[in-house]
Amino acid sequence: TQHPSSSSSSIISRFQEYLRINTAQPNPNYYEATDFILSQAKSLSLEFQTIEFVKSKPLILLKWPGKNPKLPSVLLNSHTDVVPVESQKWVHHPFGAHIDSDGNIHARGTQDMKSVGMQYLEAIRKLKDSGFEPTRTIYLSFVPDEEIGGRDGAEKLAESDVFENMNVAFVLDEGMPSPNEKYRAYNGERSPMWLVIKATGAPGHGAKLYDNTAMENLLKSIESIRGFRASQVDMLKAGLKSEGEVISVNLVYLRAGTQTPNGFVMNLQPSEAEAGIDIRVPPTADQKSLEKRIAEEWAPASRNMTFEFKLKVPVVDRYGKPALTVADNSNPWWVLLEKAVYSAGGKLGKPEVNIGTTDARYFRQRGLPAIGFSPIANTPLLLHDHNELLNQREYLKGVDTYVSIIKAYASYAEETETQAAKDEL
Ligand code: MET
Ligand SMILES: [Zn+2]
Ligand SMILES: [Zn+2]
Repeated sequence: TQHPSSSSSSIISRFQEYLRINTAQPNPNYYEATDFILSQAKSLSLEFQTIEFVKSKPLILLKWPGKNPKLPSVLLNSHTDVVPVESQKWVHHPFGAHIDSDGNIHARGTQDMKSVGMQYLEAIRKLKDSGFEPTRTIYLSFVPDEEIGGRDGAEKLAESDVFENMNVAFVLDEGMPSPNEKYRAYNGERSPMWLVIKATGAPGHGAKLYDNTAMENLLKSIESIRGFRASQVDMLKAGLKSEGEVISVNLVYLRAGTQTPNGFVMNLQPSEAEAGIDIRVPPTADQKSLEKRIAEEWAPASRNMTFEFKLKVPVVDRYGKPALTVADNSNPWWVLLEKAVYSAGGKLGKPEVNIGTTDARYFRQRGLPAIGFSPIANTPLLLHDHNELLNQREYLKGVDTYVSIIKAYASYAEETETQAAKDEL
């Protein structure tokens, strides 16, 4: 038997192997992914366990024990699922991991986020090869279901006794690719509020003009919502705020009408009409006042409207503070990250608020510091898009960036302030 090597070609082959496992929602092949990750863990002599907080949704937890087990640990998180694909719209098969003549690896998950999960492991392989031994324990979690909300994955882990016993001081999770040479890092993210508003009204003849129809009631809301959306777009376009600092409001579906096997009825005004809206709220936004606006302007009972949230994540953590990780010189984890990226020859941008949502929120909710970071620079943003890709050189550079980061984190021997604050509670 051959010892798995850290040659560039082996590193790329292992990445391709992970990419070829179809873990697309809504039917991710979690067990195949689990077998693969466990085989990697065994070849690295890491401690491992698989936990099914929810049946058929395995979560893999790996441990690289530190020499000083009393020191709080660092958790490197990644999710194993990916978003669905429209195969026929891809140039190369989305689960083929084809490498083109420019060295671009084509597959769903190359950016979001099988790259990151594998790069953690490859970095550990390189560190082990070099004889490095961690002072502080490093955990790796490979979690299911991030793309559908993470309730059966990262949230279960964050709330578990297993997690409590891991004594985690800091979490690293996914970020976003950067189109330029500077990596991006996220110290917070916008909270999703997935809103469904429903209008009812008097049905009637399609030729009759009368008040209080379901359609009119819903359209008045939509006018109001679009006005609010425009105010946010204006701030963005004027350069007053960044994308992570405004509230995004996007209509994602509309449903109304009376359907028959022959199509919609054309001369009947429906008694019900409904809209779905994806809202994302920055950590410092006034979520209460937005909820008030929804109840009073977007779905007022006085206009025969009701509303419900399919998902509503609070912008504050369990202590009532905005769920933002301090990302300046007062947070040693941030300082270590900056230094490690630079010493690996990379550049790091200013901390930002992620416009999307990641599992990091479940750890920030607990009051833990968490940074979103994917070592992907000089790459077009193709996450959730057709033809998602990552260049193999960029991927290999990312592995070396994690070598630097993990080495710094695993060597860091101070008790952190966060830990001290936690002990006081
Ligand atoms: N990461 C995905 C998104 O930002 C799913 C998160 S679940 C709210 O849309
Ligand atoms: Zn992701
Ligand atoms: Zn995603």
